[in-house]
Amino acid sequence: MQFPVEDIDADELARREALFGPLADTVRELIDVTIRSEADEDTILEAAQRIRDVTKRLNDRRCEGGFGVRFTEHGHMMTWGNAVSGLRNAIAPPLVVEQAADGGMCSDFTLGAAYEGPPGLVHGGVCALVLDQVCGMAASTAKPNLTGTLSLRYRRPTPLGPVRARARIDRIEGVKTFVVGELYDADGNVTVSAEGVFILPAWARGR
Ligand SMILES: CCCCCCCCCCCCCC(=O)SCCNC(=O)CCNC(=O)[C@H](O)C(C)(C)COP(=O)(O)OP(=O)(O)OC[C@H]1O[C@@H](n2cnc3c(N)ncnc32)[C@H](O)[C@@H]1OP(=O)(O)O
Repeated sequence: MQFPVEDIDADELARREALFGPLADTVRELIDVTIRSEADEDTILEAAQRIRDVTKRLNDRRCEGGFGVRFTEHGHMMTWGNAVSGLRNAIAPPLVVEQAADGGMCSDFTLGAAYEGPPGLVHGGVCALVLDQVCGMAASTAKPNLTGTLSLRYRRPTPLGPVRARARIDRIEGVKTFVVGELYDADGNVTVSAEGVFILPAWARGR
C-alpha cells in the first residue's frame, strides 16, 4: 500500500480543493437529475452527447488507477477518491466527519435519490458503507486500521433525507480496536447499529 507525498503548500491545496470540489458537486447533481429528470427525449439525447464530449476532454489527462491516499509535505491527508468522504468523488454523499464531544466521530449529511434501496429508503449496503467509514475513522484516531469485521443490525428503515452517523472506540486489545456506531434518522431514532473490529495490519506493525 503506497501513500505518496505531493510537494504542495497550503495555497496550492486550497486552490485544488476549490477547483475539484465544485466539479464533484456538479457531477453529484448530475447523478441526481439523471435519476429524476422528466425532460423530453431530445433534451435527454442532447444532454448525453454533451456529457460524452466533456468526459472525453477531462479524460485527456488523468492518473492511472484510483486517486489513492496522498499526503502533502505538511502531513495533510488527501483521501479525495474515498467512496464516502472523497472531495473529488461524485458518488460520495460526501460525508464531512468531525470529532464529537465524547471523543468519537460524528457526521450529519443528506442521502438523496442516488442512495435508494426500498422505495424512499436508504439502501442497506449504503448504510454499511457509511458506517464502515465512520467507524474506521473513529478507530483510526488510535492507530491506522483496516476493517476486519463489521456487524450490523438494521433496527428500522432509514428514510432518504437527513441522516446522522456516530461512532466511538469501545476498547482496544493489542492490534485490534473495537468500535461501536449508529445511524440515526431525522427524528433521532437509531436505524442501524454497528460493531466493528479494526485491525492494524501485520505489514504496518513496527512502521
Ligand atoms: C494501515 C492502514 C491505513 C489505511 C488508511 C486508509 C485511509 C482510510 C480509509 C477508510 C477506509 C474504511 C475502512 C475500509 O474500507 S478498510 C478496507 C476493507 N478491509 C479490508 O480490505 C481488510 C482485508 N483484510 C486484511 O487485510 C487482513 O485480513 C487484516 C488486516 C484484517 C488482518 O490481517 P493480519 O495479518 O494483520 O491479522 P493477524 O492474522 O496478524 O491477526 C491479528 C489479530 O486480529 C485478529 N483478526 C484477524 N483478522 C480478523 C478479522 N477479519 N476480524 C476480526 N479479527 C481478526 C486475529 O485473530 C488476531 O487476533 P488475536 O488472535 O491475536 O487476538
